[in-house]
Amino acid sequence: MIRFEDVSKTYARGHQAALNDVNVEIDRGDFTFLVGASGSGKSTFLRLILREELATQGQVYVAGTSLSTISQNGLPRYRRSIGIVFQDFRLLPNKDVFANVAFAMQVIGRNRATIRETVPNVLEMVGLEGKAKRMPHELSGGEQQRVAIARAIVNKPSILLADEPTGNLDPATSVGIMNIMDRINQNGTTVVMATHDHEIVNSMRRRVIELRHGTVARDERAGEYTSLIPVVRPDGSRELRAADMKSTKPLDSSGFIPAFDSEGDEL
Ligand SMILES: Nc1ncnc2c1ncn2[C@@H]1O[C@H](COP(=O)(O)OP(=O)(O)OP(=O)(O)O)[C@@H](O)[C@H]1O
Repeated sequence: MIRFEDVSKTYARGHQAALNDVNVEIDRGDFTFLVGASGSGKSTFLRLILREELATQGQVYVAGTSLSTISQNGLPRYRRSIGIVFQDFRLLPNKDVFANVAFAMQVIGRNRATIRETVPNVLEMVGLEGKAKRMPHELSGGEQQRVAIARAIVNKPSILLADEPTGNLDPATSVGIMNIMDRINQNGTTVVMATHDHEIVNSMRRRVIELRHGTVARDERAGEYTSLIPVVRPDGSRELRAADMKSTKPLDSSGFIPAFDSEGDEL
């Protein structure tokens, strides 16, 4: 569904690459978390999929099409196949909930009857039934994010991108948002979500791609926020420990021996 082939992205000549030789394939229907320190390239990864930016080197393919071949005229049509949700919601402040969602349908020319029928269904799906007439400032952060999600999916995109969608929300509200994202994914939408939220990544156990300085440092099915590496206990048995243990001395005070060599390969 989404394929990065030898992709590098440098924003300005002489600057360090934001992405550096990334090769990744995301299948249709996958739910993928993008994790990594601030500045590691997560938003850049999403912007390339949205074709807000072009790769400096390599190719990004979405549904078999190289994004570098899409003309300016073809861009709006391409972007219709993608929904996007941001940390800061980005609702239209002077429009009510219904109008915020309806707007996404109006701009692609859907007729009023279809809009009147579709918007209430999508609002119900995100748990906002009865709130159609509220203005954004009359909603909680979690409710505003639900509106943003409704707007992102109302045109049935095949891909949903989310850049820190729970970044402004408390843990309980975040769980509600993730339940919605999960349901959207179960209905067949491919989801790629950049996040710093340990708890969500660890509780959902989906694919985790970790970026470090613009390169893919880890790519795990059913992964955790922090990578786990094998260590050998003093009795010879093995267990998995968080990656910050990688700096563990050959025999540290806890008596654990790292089960990898100096190159980081498992022994
Ligand atoms: N428009 C831009 N112009 C120049 N450099 C940029 C631009 N956008 C991002 N960068 C640089 O590219 C690198 C990757 O940034 P990016 O926003 O992709 O990281 P991120 O992992 O999403 O970070 P965060 O978690 O803080 O959102 C950083 O060094 C950043 O300074």
